[in-house]
Amino acid sequence: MELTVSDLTVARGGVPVLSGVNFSLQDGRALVLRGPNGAGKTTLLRTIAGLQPPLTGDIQGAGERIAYAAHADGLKAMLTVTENLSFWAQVFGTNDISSAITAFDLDKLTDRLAGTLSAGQKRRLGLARLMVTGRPVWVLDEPTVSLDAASVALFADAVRGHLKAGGAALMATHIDLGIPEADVFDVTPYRAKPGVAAQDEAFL
Ligand SMILES: Nc1ncnc2c1ncn2[C@@H]1O[C@H](COP(=O)(O)OP(=O)(O)OP(=O)(O)O)[C@@H](O)[C@H]1O
Repeated sequence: MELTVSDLTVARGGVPVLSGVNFSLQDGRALVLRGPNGAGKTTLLRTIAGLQPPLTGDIQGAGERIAYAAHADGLKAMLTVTENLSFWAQVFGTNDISSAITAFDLDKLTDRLAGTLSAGQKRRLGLARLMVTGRPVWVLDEPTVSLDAASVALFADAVRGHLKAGGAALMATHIDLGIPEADVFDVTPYRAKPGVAAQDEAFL
């Protein structure tokens, strides 16, 4: 199965941000979204993840197949690393958290409260959560922010393992993810032209 986006228009605050977006992402492949700040990458990812409806167009192969990791890591500060991952394993009906702990080098931090982790450690835990979901399509917004070089390499390995296992990854980033085999989709040409309504708003 592949993720297919057809003639999609996505909006923030009711104003179209990107329109006419078409692409597909095959199982086993990674696709990197590029474009300047404010271009609409986050809005596109949130729409594909089902957190907001598209204005127009169609998304196939998303829904329950998607695990989404946003800017905010979505961790429970008062639970330990192990408890956070066990919580997500329960939510998604999976039971292996040990490979995620090892993949993101969290072995020495398992008993620490998530709230006490450093920014990069929190990010590693947020990414480890993806492995625990067991979902095939990872949708990632700036996944390597706060990560040092060693952790970026761990992330790239985790994505490669996921692709090898038949998964897919859709990622927005400004920085190199260490995954040169990923395809690139630049959203810049799809920036929506402001319509009459939007222009009126702008002049208020
Ligand atoms: N509530 C809102 N109402 C109107 N416009 C908004 C609202 N929230 C965000 N925007 C605008 O929507 C546009 C798209 O934002 P989005 O976060 O999708 O961009 P991005 O490509 O992810 O940017 P970055 O690279 O900076 O993360 C931006 O111009 C932003 O200012």
